[in-house]
Amino acid sequence: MSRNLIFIGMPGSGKSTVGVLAAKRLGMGFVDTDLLIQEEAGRTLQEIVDQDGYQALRHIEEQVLLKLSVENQVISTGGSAVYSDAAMRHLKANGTVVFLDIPLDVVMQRIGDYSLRGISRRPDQSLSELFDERFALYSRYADITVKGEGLTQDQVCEAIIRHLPN
Ligand SMILES: Nc1ncnc2c1ncn2[C@@H]1O[C@H](COP(=O)(O)OP(=O)(O)O)[C@@H](O)[C@H]1O
Ligand SMILES: O=C(O)C1=C[C@@H](OP(=O)(O)O)[C@@H](O)[C@H](O)C1
Ligand SMILES: [Mg+2]
Repeated sequence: MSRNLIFIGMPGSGKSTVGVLAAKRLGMGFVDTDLLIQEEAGRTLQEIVDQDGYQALRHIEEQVLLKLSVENQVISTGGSAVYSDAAMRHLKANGTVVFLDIPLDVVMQRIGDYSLRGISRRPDQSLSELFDERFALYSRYADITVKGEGLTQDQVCEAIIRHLPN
């Protein structure tokens, strides 16, 4: 079975855009699980969060990830995928997990007004608190960590490929 390459990290870290670049370079397919969630729910991520709350988004995300059964794909997850231990163990069973690690100030620059981005967080939780909580989870599940600060998308893609096991 050909293994997948699974991207995790904060919103803005480049999972979706670099995921496509990596899939092309490596001759693999590409799946963005955010799009699968939207198809499953028949709504945008922002609508799910606005109408049903952040926990509903995490629940649908977990269901979608647990159902995913693919091989030889780059899988770009949403930033909140790591809240489900069951989903992460399922993905890790047939894949290498790559953490795209960028610092908080770069997250802020890239995502702009995060209240418009459907981010799954407790309403009272600041972006900085969310970053710290998530950093621990991303680190826990990562097989490979690539630091993206100061790198272009192509350079991040190169760095990922360099870190891959042969
Ligand atoms: N290395 C990079 N340098 C500059 N901008 C980047 C880089 N990686 C991603 N971006 C930009 O950040 C934004 C979020 O990227 P995206 O791939 O959607 O991240 P994610 O899927 O992790 O949320 C996009 O506008 C994208 O062009
Ligand atoms: O980090 C998050 O809470 C989220 C990140 C988004 O994906 P990206 O990380 O691809 O932006 C998307 O899954 C949803 O809006 C929730
Ligand atoms: Mg994305």
